[in-house]
Amino acid sequence: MATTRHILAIDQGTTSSRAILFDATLRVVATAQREFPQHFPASGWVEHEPEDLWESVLATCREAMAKGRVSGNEIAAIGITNQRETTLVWDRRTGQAIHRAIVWQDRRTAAACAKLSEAGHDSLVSERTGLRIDPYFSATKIAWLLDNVPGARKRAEAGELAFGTVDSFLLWRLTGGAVHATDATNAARTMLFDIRRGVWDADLLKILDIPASLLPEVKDCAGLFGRTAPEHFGATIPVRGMAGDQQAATIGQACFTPGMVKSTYGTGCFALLNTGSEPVISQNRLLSTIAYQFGGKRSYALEGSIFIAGAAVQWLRDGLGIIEKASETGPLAEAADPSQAVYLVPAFVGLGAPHWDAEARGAIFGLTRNSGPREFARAALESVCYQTLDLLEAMQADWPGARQGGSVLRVDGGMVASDWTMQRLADILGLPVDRPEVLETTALGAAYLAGLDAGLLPEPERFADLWRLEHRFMPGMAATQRERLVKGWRDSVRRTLTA
Ligand SMILES: Nc1ncnc2c1ncn2[C@@H]1O[C@H](COP(=O)(O)OP(=O)(O)O)[C@@H](O)[C@H]1O
Ligand SMILES: O=P(O)(O)OC[C@H](O)CO
Repeated sequence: MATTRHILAIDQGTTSSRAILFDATLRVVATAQREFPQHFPASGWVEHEPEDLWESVLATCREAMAKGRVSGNEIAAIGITNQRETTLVWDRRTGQAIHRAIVWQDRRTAAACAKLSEAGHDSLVSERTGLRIDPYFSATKIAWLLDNVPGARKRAEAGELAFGTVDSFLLWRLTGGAVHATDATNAARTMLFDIRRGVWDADLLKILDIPASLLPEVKDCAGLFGRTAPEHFGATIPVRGMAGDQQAATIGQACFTPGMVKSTYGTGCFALLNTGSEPVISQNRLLSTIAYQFGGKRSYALEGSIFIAGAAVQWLRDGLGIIEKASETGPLAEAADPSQAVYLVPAFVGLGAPHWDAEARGAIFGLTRNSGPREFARAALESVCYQTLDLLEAMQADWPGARQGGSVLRVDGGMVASDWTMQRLADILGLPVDRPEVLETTALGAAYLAGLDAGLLPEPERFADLWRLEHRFMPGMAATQRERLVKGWRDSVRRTLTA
């Protein structure tokens, strides 16, 4: 007899799409993953082909269902989680995007952002959205599309076009164009959303000249978003959960208590500290954002966003060709010459928190005639550890609660497979680093949201009891060595910054 007690999580990330099928106890039944091409049409520009996003999602969902021998009518709910900020605009009639997706890493709107700052809008943006004016967020990407795709502005004003982050675009496609919605966490990343009142901000829309008719409806993270058109999975499945990937990871890591912090190491690295029911406006160049919204009630987080983490490992593989697989970096780093102080500042697309230097570009310091692939690998992995330290220090300076709850760091994402990196992270931070049993934390968070709304899973407090530790990495480095290494990193960053 068919049961409908499975949950399908869609995790649409920057470099790949994943579908993970869970049973009703959140045990993984089957997974599928597909990478898709990255497009770099100009220096600092990053684009995705919208059909690649859609087709890879559809294919991975079908593959996971086939592997798990689960049919559409055995799936109780779908949860969607996604790379955030990445911006799509599509035609409401055909569902076709008017341009490639402009990816969160894309810096093409740096000059537009500088103009907004010069016009004196910094404090308005920070007070309303919790963000800072930066090309990272969707707002200036939308404006760029309206100004640069022929006819787009006219069509937008006529109500013919829809904007969405990737979650919205997928929901539109999954529901056969029936639903144009997003959730509060994704909306919070657009630089157009008032995170206190939970509404699109009319003043910001006016400043950026973005018609409100483009925007999706904003919902809770757990709730009925819509139902899939039957042609996709042979059944109409309700979509009941949605959150940006870093917020989904925060949920999957069960960081529901103020003071708890998680850091996810994928293409970039994102640390989120739960600050409870009030947003904390950072004095140390962090972001304030919505962590989750249930029953119309928002919880907030301080976020540190690093643009390049695993992407530095990809650069070693695809750019320099010194490794074939990401997993080779740990053993190479282990064998690196301890007497060489080689630092990589991976500002390939500028630097994010806490520096926010859109014009900076990557640099390597401390090379000698003996430097080679081992030292490059160590420098790439260590750059992720140093950047995390910079974020956690900023969090502690911003919010006293960070010092109490933040005595341990929960980690997840593709890079945490590297034991060497996790040990180095604990050493550099001087903090224990906890790696959970389930590393697909992002998908787990999305599945939890969908399962919660479907009535299959318990309230957050009880879900938090199910979190399981796989390994705790304890700090072991001598303080003098740590201080020397951190000083070298800070000198390197100083020499890389443009202002
Ligand atoms: N063993 C490893 N050591 C170091 N880096 C790794 C390892 N395994 C994966 N990575 C890196 O992790 C990233 C993939 O993580 P993932 O969470 O899948 O990213 P995303 O969701 O951003 O696509 C890649 O950039 C890859 O280079
Ligand atoms: O695709 P990821 O996992 O690197 O996450 C991307 C972030 O959501 C960008 O803000």
